[in-house]
Amino acid sequence: MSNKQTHAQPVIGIIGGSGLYDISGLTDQQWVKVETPWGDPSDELLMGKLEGVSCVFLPRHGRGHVISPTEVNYKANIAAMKKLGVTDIVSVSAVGSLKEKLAPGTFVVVDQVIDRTRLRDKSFFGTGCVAHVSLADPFCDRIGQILFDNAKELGLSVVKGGTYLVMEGPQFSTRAESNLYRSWGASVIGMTNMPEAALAREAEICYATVAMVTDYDCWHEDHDAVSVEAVIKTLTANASNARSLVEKIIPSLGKQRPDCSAGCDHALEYALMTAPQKRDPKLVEDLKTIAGRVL
Ligand SMILES: CSC[C@H]1O[C@H](OP(=O)(O)O)[C@H](O)[C@@H]1O
Ligand SMILES: Nc1ncnc2[nH]cnc12
Repeated sequence: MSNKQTHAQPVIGIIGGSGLYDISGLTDQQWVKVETPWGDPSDELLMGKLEGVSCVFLPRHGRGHVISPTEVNYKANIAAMKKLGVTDIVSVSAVGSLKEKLAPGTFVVVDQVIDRTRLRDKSFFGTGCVAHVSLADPFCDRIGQILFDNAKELGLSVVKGGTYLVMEGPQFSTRAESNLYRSWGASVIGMTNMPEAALAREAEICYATVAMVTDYDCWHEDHDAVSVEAVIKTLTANASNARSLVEKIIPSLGKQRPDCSAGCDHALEYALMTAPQKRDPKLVEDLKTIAGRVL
């Protein structure tokens, strides 16, 4: 018997990146503290409703931008969203451009990732309960299409598709690295979308990113190398566009739907490897938070 679920009423999660530390327009607003088996999320989560759709907002770096990309507790963030019933996550991220045509101010609905991080805990699973989910398509194309369509309707400069190179940071890239990533065909560069996208997949939450280009990193001969000052300047100029897009897509995403056509919400269907009698009971207990459906 299939144990697929349907999401009678989606709950929309928004993970706000640099420059997006809250969202407006929510009714019944409440910041709530959520505990998870993996520790504390970046901040309290803002719960509320927009046009009747339940939403949950979390500032990735905490209000006031206190947590560095390496130290964000990605597992706790995703687990907290799952605990609050989130079915679909839209991640908003500031990125540098690795392509001439992706000028600052462009929104890119990315569809691939190259993960160059090396200091992060990448999976909820491990010894005692091993699982392997597919990351062939790390972003949910169903949400990606909705993001793209809504951004177009708002008249934003938006591109569908692109590879997000995730670097460890916190320092920006060297010129040699930037040119290397360009030679690999990467479109944009940032520090946060992995392991966030991978963990959302393990938690069977649909996840898509809209990346807001803030700079040309350091490869472009006609532009200064990226600095926080330049990033903030572009972020400030584009913040209202990002907010409008987030507010516009929530009602579209909140419509009732069957299982995700991209398959993200049943990613664990055939992923578990460890024999039931060999599983670590403590780990299994913790995993119930994100994988209760299959455990
Ligand atoms: C302030 S520039 C560097 C910072 O901005 C991006 O964060 P986020 O993806 O949360 O918007 C980038 O990944 C770095 O963490
Ligand atoms: N050039 C860049 N490199 C890494 N992360 C960024 N976030 C915004 N711009 C960036």
